[in-house]
Amino acid sequence: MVKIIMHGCNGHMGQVISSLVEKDPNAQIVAGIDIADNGNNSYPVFTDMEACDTPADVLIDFSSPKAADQLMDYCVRRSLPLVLCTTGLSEAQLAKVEETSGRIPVLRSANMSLGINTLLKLIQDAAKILATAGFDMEIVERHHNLKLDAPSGTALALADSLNEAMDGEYHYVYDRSQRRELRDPKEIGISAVRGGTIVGDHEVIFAGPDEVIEFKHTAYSKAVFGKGAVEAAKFLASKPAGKYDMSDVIG
Ligand SMILES: NC(=O)C1=CN([C@@H]2O[C@H](COP(=O)(O)OP(=O)(O)OC[C@H]3O[C@@H](n4cnc5c(N)ncnc54)[C@H](OP(=O)(O)O)[C@@H]3O)[C@@H](O)[C@H]2O)C=CC1
Ligand SMILES: O=C(O)C1=N[C@H](C(=O)O)C[C@H](O)C1
Repeated sequence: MVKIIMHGCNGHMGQVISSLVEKDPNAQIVAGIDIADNGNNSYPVFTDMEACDTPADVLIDFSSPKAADQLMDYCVRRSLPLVLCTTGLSEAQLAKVEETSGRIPVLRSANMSLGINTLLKLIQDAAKILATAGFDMEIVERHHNLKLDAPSGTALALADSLNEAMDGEYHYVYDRSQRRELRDPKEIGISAVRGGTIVGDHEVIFAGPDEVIEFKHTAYSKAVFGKGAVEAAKFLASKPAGKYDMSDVIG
């Protein structure tokens, strides 16, 4: 039985994970941490992270970048493996993730779904053939109107995957509104759409002369992220310090 602390327990993803774990005989949420205790959870909720000393095997985080620094220090202090799912971290915070993973196991992934983690691999083969042949690469993401960060963490991960396949030769362009110049062949354009209740769509577009290839992932429910996060927590609970991602879980 894996004992989980849920950080951001009152949020959309915190609630998805609470429902999934309730039906899982091999996992249990032993405590939650959030800004407020709305009294809706079946486990104790701490509004002060430092006050939460409940014994646990792993912490899952779906909250806010504002909490990330304190959260990493807390997990190190408690030697608690960390499944870090919050997106929109700063460069300094990403550097802190590296440093933290030298001391405890940290699994960071901008997208916990099987589909996106498969796509991250597939597009590398496509890029090697198509970008080498001169195709332009663009990413379009669409999310609900409550999303705070843009572009999505997944869009950035997809761009990083393309760029890695192309030996890091590309740079990212997020906004062309002030530009009056031709598209640089070595750019990856990333565009964000926000509206309604869209769970999360990502398109990777390879546009060449007279032909276009598109890869598209659509999440129809936040459960795809929740399931991946619970699997990641079970995986990470017994691992040594180090940096992990969903490819370690999915294989
Ligand atoms: N890796 C992945 O697969 C996925 C990642 N995400 C990411 O996870 C994060 C959360 O998403 P989601 O659940 O939809 O967001 P929500 O806003 O619904 O939930 C976030 C929760 O964290 C709380 N919170 C905010 N700031 C703090 C803080 N400083 N300390 C503790 N708790 C805090 C919020 O409280 P309050 O409402 O009072 O602000 C809220 O209860 C986002 O960064 C999102 O991009 C989302 C889906 C999938
Ligand atoms: O905020 C969300 O909702 C999501 N965020 C993640 C991201 O920024 O990529 C993953 C998913 O697309 C949903």
